[in-house]
Amino acid sequence: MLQLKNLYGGYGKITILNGVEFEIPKGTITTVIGPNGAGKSTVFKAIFGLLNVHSGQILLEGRDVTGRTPKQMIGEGVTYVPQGRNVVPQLSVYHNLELGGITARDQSAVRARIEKVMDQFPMLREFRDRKAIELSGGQQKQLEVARALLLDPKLILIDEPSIGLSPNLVAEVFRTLQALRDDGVTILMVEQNAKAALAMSDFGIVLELGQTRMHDRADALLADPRVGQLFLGGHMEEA
Ligand SMILES: Nc1ncnc2c1ncn2[C@@H]1O[C@H](COP(=O)(O)OP(=O)(O)OP(=O)(O)O)[C@@H](O)[C@H]1O
Repeated sequence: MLQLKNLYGGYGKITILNGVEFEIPKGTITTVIGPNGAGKSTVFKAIFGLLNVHSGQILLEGRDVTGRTPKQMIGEGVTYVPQGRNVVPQLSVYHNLELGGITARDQSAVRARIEKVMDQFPMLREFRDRKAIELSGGQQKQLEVARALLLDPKLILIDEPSIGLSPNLVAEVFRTLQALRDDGVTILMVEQNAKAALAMSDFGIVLELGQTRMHDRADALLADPRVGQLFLGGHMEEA
């Protein structure tokens, strides 16, 4: 689905990505882990066209999409759920969903799609007229994921969905992502909550200093002592 080839990029003159390389297959969940400042969020911004790529390539289903704008990436079937709370707190759940489809030309198709995502997330139908701020943290994250589905993406980039959530809400959000994967959507996720995230993923990538240090099946990474070291805040070289 997605391939990064020797990707370099950063902010202004500062280079953060130093040759990132990985491939993720269709219909799978891949989690990117790594220490603070490793460049995890920066990789996502690069893929979604929010960052200047200095060199290297981003291929989506084999097509070169390097340097596309976010709008073009949405057109390519990619959506991005950034870190933090991104719902509009004072608007209703339904209105927040409508915002997810605001760029679509065919608004009747958007309304049909809202009905479909409310079937996928019955909680959203139940609370459709409530203000988003009145939902729990996990429910708000589900609303963000549902909103990201309104343009029928093939690939979702989701940055730290578990941040600030209690363990049971994290489990709920992860189950939502697994259900989407089972429907054929490809998910690339960044997580600080590395153990729980790898446990629900198919593949894992360890990023350090803007480079891919490891890339394997998630269960193999979970069993790797070097990854255990990383969870404790060490560097891969020391492990
Ligand atoms: N807008 C920006 N302008 C300049 N430098 C930035 C910007 N955003 C991030 N950086 C720098 O890029 C580096 C990588 O940041 P990034 O957010 O990608 O790391 P991360 O691996 O996602 O970290 P964390 O786990 O702490 O979220 C850091 O050194 C950070 O200070």
